[in-house]
Amino acid sequence: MRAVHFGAGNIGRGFIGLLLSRAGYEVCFVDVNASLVDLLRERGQYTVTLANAQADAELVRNVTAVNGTNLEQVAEAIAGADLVTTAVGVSVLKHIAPSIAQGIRVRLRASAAPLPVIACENAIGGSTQLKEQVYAHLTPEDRVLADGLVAFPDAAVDRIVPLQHHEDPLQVTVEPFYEWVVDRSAMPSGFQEIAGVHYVEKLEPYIERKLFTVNTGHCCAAYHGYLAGCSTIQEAMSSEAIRAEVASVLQETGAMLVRKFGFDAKEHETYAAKIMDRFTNPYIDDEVVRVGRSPIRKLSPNDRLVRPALLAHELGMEVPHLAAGMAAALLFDYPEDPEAAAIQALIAEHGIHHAIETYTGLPGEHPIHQNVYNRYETLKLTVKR
Ligand SMILES: NC(=O)C1=CN([C@@H]2O[C@H](COP(=O)(O)OP(=O)(O)OC[C@H]3O[C@@H](n4cnc5c(N)ncnc54)[C@H](O)[C@@H]3O)[C@@H](O)[C@H]2O)C=CC1
Ligand SMILES: O=P(O)(O)OC[C@H]1O[C@](O)(CO)[C@@H](O)[C@@H]1O
Repeated sequence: MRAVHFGAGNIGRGFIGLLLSRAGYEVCFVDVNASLVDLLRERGQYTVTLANAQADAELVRNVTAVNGTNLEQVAEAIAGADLVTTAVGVSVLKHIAPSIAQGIRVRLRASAAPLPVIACENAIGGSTQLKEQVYAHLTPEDRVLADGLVAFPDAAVDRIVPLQHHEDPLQVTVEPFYEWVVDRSAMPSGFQEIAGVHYVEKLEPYIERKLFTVNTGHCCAAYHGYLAGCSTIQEAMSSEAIRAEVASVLQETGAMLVRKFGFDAKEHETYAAKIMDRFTNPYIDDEVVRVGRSPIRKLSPNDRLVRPALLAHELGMEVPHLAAGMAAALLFDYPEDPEAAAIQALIAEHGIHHAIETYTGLPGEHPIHQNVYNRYETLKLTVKR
């Protein structure tokens, strides 16, 4: 079995590539980082180390790579694949869509076998978004053919993989926990299930629970940690005030999730507590600027801060801590992150109300907008850098 995986980065190598290889796939990574591609081709294997006391290691074999700029080779790989996956970042999906479309065009004429394409990104409906972008590059005739053969099941992926600092550029250290959930209802019939993947009939509760607990809590720890002068999530979580703030955020999203999906409140509490422990894993040094990266994406209406706040608001719940998380994101003045720099430039030019409205979509008269503004003004006075 052959899989083509876009993005040989932290999640690509440390999670998706590892699971696919374990499940018996030959994994062909597609990446635009030429040195990474050359090394993967040359060695055909790499090591994944667990962030635990024993530093358990596993050799991932049977891998190769092609450069994403070589459209012909990418198309050829897709034409012969049983599965396509991605972990490039949701904003990069539009850049890989043309080559996936070209691969699908070749494949539609070469094989009648069904092809699942699964985006493993931190987003609601990642594969659905990818499908729209890929279909924009197909003719109406090819779209009809693709409707019959190519499926885009949405997925939720959960494993913390920090930035890597190893002598060996292919080695990747990952937290022990992982969960890959895929919408079975969108998988092509007869597809052989991938070992290690949890298939569900309805993905929404899983993706929202994961995004609004792991990712909401994590980015709040990152933004508050950054403002307090911390460099890692572990350092931020060792501050009682930040830990309490993150726990309060998770109480707000948890109350909403329990109401919306009917989760058992006690079980959800256990789920959230486990996530708090994952944030404090002492064998990981996870930089706050990685976890807080791309604040415009994270502040967008369908992402981890605004969406759970709006869902809670619709249910009549107050969200002061989510509002504080949004305010902290707006204060994430990290010049090396282009989105953070753009936020600061917009605030400087047009003011904070304009920025809240632009990035969160919350109009000035919305109570959450007012709450974010109030928190922003208070938090601004506490910034330690
Ligand atoms: N790191 C983590 O703990 C987790 C990350 N994710 C999600 O996984 C995705 C990837 O994240 P990371 O692995 O952390 O990022 P990363 O930056 O380590 O990896 C992304 C890879 O994509 C490659 N890439 C960029 N543009 C490309 C293109 N046009 N064609 C092919 N490859 C391209 C990059 O060269 C890089 O190797 C993101 O959506 C992220 O939200 C999800 C769960 C956990
Ligand atoms: O990858 P993103 O969406 O920028 O956000 C980083 C998040 O992804 C994770 O790496 C894993 O879900 C978390 O560590 C963090 O919450």
